[in-house]
Order: sequence, then structure tokens, then C-alpha cells
Amino acid sequence: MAPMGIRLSPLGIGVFCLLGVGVLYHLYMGSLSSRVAAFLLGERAPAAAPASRVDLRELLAVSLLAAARGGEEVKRVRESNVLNEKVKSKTREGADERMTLGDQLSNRQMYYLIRNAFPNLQINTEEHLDPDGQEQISWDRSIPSQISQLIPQQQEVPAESITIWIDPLDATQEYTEDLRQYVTTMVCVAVDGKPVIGVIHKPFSAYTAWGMVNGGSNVKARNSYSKTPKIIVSRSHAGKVKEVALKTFGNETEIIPAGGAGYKVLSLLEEMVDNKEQADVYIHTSYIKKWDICAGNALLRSLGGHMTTLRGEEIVYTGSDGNEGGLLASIGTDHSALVEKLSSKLPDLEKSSHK
Ligand SMILES: Nc1ncnc2c1ncn2[C@@H]1O[C@H](COP(=O)(O)O)[C@@H](OP(=O)(O)O)[C@H]1O
Ligand SMILES: [Mg+2]
Repeated sequence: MAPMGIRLSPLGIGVFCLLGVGVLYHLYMGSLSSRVAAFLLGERAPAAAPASRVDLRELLAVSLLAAARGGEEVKRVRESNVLNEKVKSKTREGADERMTLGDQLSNRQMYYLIRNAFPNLQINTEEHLDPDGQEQISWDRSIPSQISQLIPQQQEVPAESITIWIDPLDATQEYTEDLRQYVTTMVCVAVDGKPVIGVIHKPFSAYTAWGMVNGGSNVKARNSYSKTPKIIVSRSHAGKVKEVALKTFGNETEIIPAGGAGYKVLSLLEEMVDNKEQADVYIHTSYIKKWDICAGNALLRSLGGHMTTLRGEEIVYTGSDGNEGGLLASIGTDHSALVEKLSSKLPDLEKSSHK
């Protein structure tokens, strides 16, 4: 049997084409009108975007770069000898809080590098940012092989759980005195208030220590720590720390005064470039800001160490800038035994300071 075919006259073809155009027009207007209706009714986009997540390895990589970039400014300004030193405020104890061009320029580099890479994250930084001084610096999103080899898997956390703390120049007082070995730039990443990534960079020796809790570190604790601890303390904001240390550990205790919270944390670790002093415990008794201590806290935690208030409470890195309860940092030592020892002396010391 011959196959059956449909034959259309030229008029039939014309009618068929018109029908096709009509169908297409109807479909298009339908989707357009539903969009117009959604707009008029103020409806939102149909599917909610998934909550944004951030890979902690990326944050570590950008923190390393920020600390190094800030450090270049710190070094350049110091070498120029034009520090434009100012007193920005007073501490509670009445000491001058200094700020220099090195603090400001480093702050700008570090802040905008991280902010431009992660615009949605909460960033707390020590120095004031001038809105006219925005930097267009960007990060190429590459993760150094040293990090990706040590931490091969993504470590994603929700963006809203993150708080970043930047100290663009730790040991400003010593920087003005040209005591370069104490100076660091620091970045810390806290997740739900817990310090998780710590970067401490020494601009004058091009040295960086970093650690990520449950990730890794490029530094190590020492093999052993003395039972009669050498205690490292502030040289320019000492408060009553020497009295506390001697009362707690005995009059023979060796006390090492040094600048910078970053430097003092590094002195608890294995010997490294330019950190001549080695200590067993770091104690600070007065108020201190979270950008000064967060990176050291994260670095110590990543290596199994501790940084707490003098009474052993964990320091929470969200909310206010200040830490009120003093500081006790140790590694390779029974931290809770140190807390116990200190806590037994604190009431007497508090009484004597109110007399
Ligand atoms: N009582 C206090 N009040 C305010 N800041 C303090 C402080 N004690 C220490 N700091 C800050 O903590 C950092 C380390 O202090 P120190 O070198 O005395 O150990 C320094 O930060 P910056 O240099 O970033 O300002 C210092 O200003
Ligand atoms: Mg500072």
C-alpha cells in the first residue's frame, strides 16, 4: 500500500504558520504577565538562595596575605623614619595609646584585602577606617600549596558564624621606640566566637606563624616546659602582673618583660627567627582588646595549648572589643593547674589593689 501523505495548499501553510506564531505569543505573554504580577504584588524570587558558606582554607590564605601586606607597610614606614606618631586615647590605667602612620596604612591594606575578598563577613579592626581611603586591592583566591597539602578537604562554615579580628600593628609602643623584634601584624578568624585561625607575622624578619584548629600549623610547641615557669609579661602595660606572678609562683620566678601580645605567644613555641626569649607562661592582668589576643589564642589552640582569662574562662571573640578578665596562656603545661594556682591568689591581690 502506498504511504499516506498530507498535502497542504499554500493557503494551508499560511494558516499553519499563523497558528504557530499565535501559540508562541501566548506563551511569552503568559510568562511576562506572571512576572509583572509578581512585581506588582511584591513577591520575592521563588527559590531562597542557600545560606552562604565560606571555606576556612580560603580565609587562612587571605589572612596570610593580609598580614604580609600590612607588614610591608609597617616596615616601609619604620624605615622611612616618618612615623607621624599620635596619642589616639588613654588606656584605663592612664597610659597613652599611640598610633602611627604604620598602624594606619597597614590597617587599610589588611582590612580592604579581606573585605574585598569576603564582603559579607564581620571584620573588627583596631584602627579607624577613613571611607575616602578605600583600597582596590584584590586577592586571586589561590590557596598556597603549603595549606592545601596540609588541609586537603574544604572546611566550610556558615558566613554568619564568622568574626575576623585584625591587629595591623601589635606593639605600637615598641615600634615607636624602634624595638623591631616585638612588632607583628595579626589576623584571627573566630567561628561562633571560638578562635579558629591565627596568623602572626613578623614584618622585620619576614616570618609568619599560622595555625588552624583541626587543620594544622607551620609551627610547633617545644618538647618540654619548665615546672618552675618563666613568665613573659608586658613591658609597657604591666599593671600588677609582676606582683601576681611572684605571689603565685614564688619570688624566685623569672619574669621576662616583652612587647606585643603576638611576640609573647610566639615565645611559648619552639625557637624561631628573631624571637630570642623563650617563656613557659604568658600572663596579662589588665584590660586588653580582642584583636591583640585572638590570633595568639587560635594559634595556641591549634597546637593543643590554651589561652583563657586568669580564672580559666574561655574568651569569646564576638560582641564587644574588650577582654576584661586578664590573660593566661600556656602550652605543654597543665593549664587548669595554673588556673587553680592563680585563682587561689587572686582574691588577696584584688583586695590589696583596692586598699
Ligand atoms: N591595659 C591595656 N589597655 C589597652 N590596651 C592594652 C592594655 N594592655 C595591653 N594593651 C594592648 O595590647 C597589646 C600588647 O600589649 P603589650 O605590648 O603591653 O603586651 C598592645 O596593642 P597595640 O600595640 O596593638 O596597641 C597594647 O596596646
Ligand atoms: Mg595594634
